[in-house]
Amino acid sequence: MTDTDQAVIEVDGLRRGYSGGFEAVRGISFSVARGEVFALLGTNGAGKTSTVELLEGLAAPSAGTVRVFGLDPYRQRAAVRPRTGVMLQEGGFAADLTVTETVRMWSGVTSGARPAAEALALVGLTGRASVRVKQLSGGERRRLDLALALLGRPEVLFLDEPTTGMDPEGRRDTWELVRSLQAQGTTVLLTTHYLEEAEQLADRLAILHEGELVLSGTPAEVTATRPARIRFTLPAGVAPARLPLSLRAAAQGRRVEIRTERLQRSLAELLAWAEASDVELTGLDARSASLEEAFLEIAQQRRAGGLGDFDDQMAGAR
Ligand SMILES: Nc1ncnc2c1ncn2[C@@H]1O[C@H](COP(=O)(O)OP(=O)(O)OP(=O)(O)O)[C@@H](O)[C@H]1O
Repeated sequence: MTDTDQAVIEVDGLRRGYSGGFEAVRGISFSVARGEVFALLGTNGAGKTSTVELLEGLAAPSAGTVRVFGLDPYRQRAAVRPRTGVMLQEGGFAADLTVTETVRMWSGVTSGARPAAEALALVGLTGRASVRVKQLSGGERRRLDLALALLGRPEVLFLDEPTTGMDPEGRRDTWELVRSLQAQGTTVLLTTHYLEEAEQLADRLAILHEGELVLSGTPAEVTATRPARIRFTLPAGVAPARLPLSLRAAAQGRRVEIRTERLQRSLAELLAWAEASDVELTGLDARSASLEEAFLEIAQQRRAGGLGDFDDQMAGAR
């Protein structure tokens, strides 16, 4: 194993039950290599935060193991915590402190902290340094949360829904920041409800559903499990039945949609047929499945209890 392949986070058969008997995390396993950005996705209540809290050492698992840098983040918290940065879903700030005062307060308990001005510049809060926390917008609070998570120059960064409440510009800035941290060697584990965020940032991702890991892989591996789509409209007088047999698909009037596992081949066949038949395809649109389509399909099929084929397809990608 090279240094970059080294698993910095290792999760094996992890379970978390809450008092009252509810089990929020039901035996999940995954690992994150040094320098990787890994995204945990899932519907509300899927168990993302419950999992991240175990990785952060805020609670002990009820079964299974978590290792961060090869250490137990709960029992060996004093060794693990200084090397990690944590951005929780709800940062507990003192409302009357200014932004700079908040950062300085945290610097006092962070070893090797960056200067406050540097941390604020990283997250684009320099202009708000003397504003009181209670006057910040929701998105600005998230930026402040992120600044605090970055204070100790962490090797591993846990980001729980980092861009929730941010405007599109704030989100793009945060993505840029995550990319530049990664370029400097930081390992990032994030949860998000924004599939575009996972698509943009994650080297690999895992989808949780009701406490179980339904699938994991690179964004391309995950979307490759769903069929691509070709859409177009046939000219008046050309019936969909004239399409080559292999391309016949759902048609509504002259509007045709073909779903295919082999986009390049189907498209080539379609274009060759159109050329040979002198048919003009209007509104031609061909694209691979998006992560959003894959995700929604998983959530819906799981709810309907019919994910057998999908599980089979993904067995190799896990
Ligand atoms: N302290 C607790 N006691 C009992 N059940 C809890 C507790 N905390 C969370 N849960 C339950 O565990 C499940 C998983 O919650 P968790 O917050 O981990 O999900 P999540 O994937 O982060 O959801 P979201 O996307 O809504 O943030 C939910 O059903 C939740 O109600």
